[in-house]
Amino acid sequence: MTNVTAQEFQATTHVPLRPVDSTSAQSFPLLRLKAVCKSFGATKALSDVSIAFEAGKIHCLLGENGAGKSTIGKIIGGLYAPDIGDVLLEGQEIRVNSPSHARALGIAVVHQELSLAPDLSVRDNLWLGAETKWCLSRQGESRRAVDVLSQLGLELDLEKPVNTLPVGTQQLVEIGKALMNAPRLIVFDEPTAMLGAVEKQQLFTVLRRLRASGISVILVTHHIDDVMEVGDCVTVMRNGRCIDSFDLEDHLQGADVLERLTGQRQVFEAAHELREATGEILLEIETSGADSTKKISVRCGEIVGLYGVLGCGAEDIVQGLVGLKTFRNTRYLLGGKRFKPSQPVDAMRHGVGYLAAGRQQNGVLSQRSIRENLMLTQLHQFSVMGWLSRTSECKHATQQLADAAVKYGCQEDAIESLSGGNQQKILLARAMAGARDLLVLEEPTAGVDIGAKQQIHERIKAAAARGLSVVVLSSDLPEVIALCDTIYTLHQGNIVNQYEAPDETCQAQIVGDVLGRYEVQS
Ligand SMILES: Nc1ncnc2c1ncn2[C@@H]1O[C@H](COP(=O)(O)OP(=O)(O)OP(=O)(O)O)[C@@H](O)[C@H]1O
Repeated sequence: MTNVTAQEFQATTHVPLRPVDSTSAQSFPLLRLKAVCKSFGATKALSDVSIAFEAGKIHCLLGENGAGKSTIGKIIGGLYAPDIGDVLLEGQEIRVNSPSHARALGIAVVHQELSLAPDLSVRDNLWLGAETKWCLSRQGESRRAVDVLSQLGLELDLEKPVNTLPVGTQQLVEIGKALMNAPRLIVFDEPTAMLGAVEKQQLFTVLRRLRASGISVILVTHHIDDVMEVGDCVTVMRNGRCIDSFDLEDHLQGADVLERLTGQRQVFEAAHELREATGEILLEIETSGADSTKKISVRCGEIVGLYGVLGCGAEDIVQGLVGLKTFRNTRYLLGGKRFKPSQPVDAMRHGVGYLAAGRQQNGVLSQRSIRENLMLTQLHQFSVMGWLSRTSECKHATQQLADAAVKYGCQEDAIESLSGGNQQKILLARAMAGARDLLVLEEPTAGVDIGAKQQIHERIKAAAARGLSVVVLSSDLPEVIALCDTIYTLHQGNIVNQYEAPDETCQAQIVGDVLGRYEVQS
């Protein structure tokens, strides 16, 4: 991606950007929340929250799942109105009535859940909500769309429907949508949750460029590395309250920030335990390339990671394995027998549990309850002569929700009433419950907080210790290293290397592999 100066960036946007040192920006923060409260029924999502967001700063919001971070983004973005308290834009009290009102005020929000229209093209998605009163030619529309995509380091076919793109690319298109209206403030709600290392760096370059142009960025994230890399200041939230707010001075380390977040010196995940996977081979995946055939083997009790950048082919391998697609050049053997599921339910019947990336599009049934979402794939277990035993179903649901440490009020509440991280825990619990022999996980900890992430890793490791085979596809390299017994790296559809019992010392070579700077291991 080329480096673009603040002036060049400004030139690509329709509205002139406010310079960082304008008089009004000096006397007032760009946006201020003053004593804001917001409740949903009995749940107090925000209690007396006051925060100032300065122009030209990247302000990170940290906090555990359900702390209230997204609710702040939704109030700023006009989706919710505060019950009590004020929102001030450059010192003027405002009521943001709707997302379009927010856009008119120069506020954009990139929500955790993608808001793309799946069947529309990349260009139409970018322009959806960014329409101008001026008549723009198709060419003009395309030029602007290409400009915005190039700011994200993307070169895409504008006519392609977005549902044909990998989820990570869709997330970048979603960010492109926010840039279309040349906003003064952008809220990014966990934008890196599904981005690989390379795409993440592209995003950080964009964030730095936005900051240099005087734009305020609010970054909601669970990744301390993200905070340390691009953040200027941090607000820590807990149970709907701001408990700390501070500048990220140079001397602060990630561990110091974690300590202020959790209230204790964080114990980093235990070093990878060297476990020799000695079980029988359960799954074999053979991919034939132009001049060779490569094989991935997964033993009983082994956790195998597939790692690469977007479009590396790992997603295709997984989709073939769970019956979402068929590929001529990939063959699967499960328990020694040819395995070619025609659809996910077929894979499920063979004991394959699957967690898909893209919680909103591929995971939750948003209009259904917590119980229904969790038990969706398990109902056959509670059916007696065609009748469903609701008592038994509820009992199991209670147990599984407790095991997954989900924070919820009542099983019959809509899943949408839960925070993103808690929804993710439910989807993971559902996949684990359906996995008799094999568990296939895409982005297992997207959006979950630091403590919960560690718990999820422990649960996956415990399931493997009981003999379950696990295939993990994650864009979070430290996660793949911490979790997996074996990692296969992929580049442009080819399996490049295999790492047994990987540790941090492999990191540089793994990154080299996935960027195409690899030497095949002997
Ligand atoms: N529409 C809603 N209806 C009912 N409760 C809600 C709704 N939206 C949020 N909540 C509740 O408000 C609280 C704060 O949720 P919020 O989504 O802001 O948390 P968060 O800090 O963003 O969490 P996460 O990191 O998991 O995304 C949670 O208890 C959540 O269940």
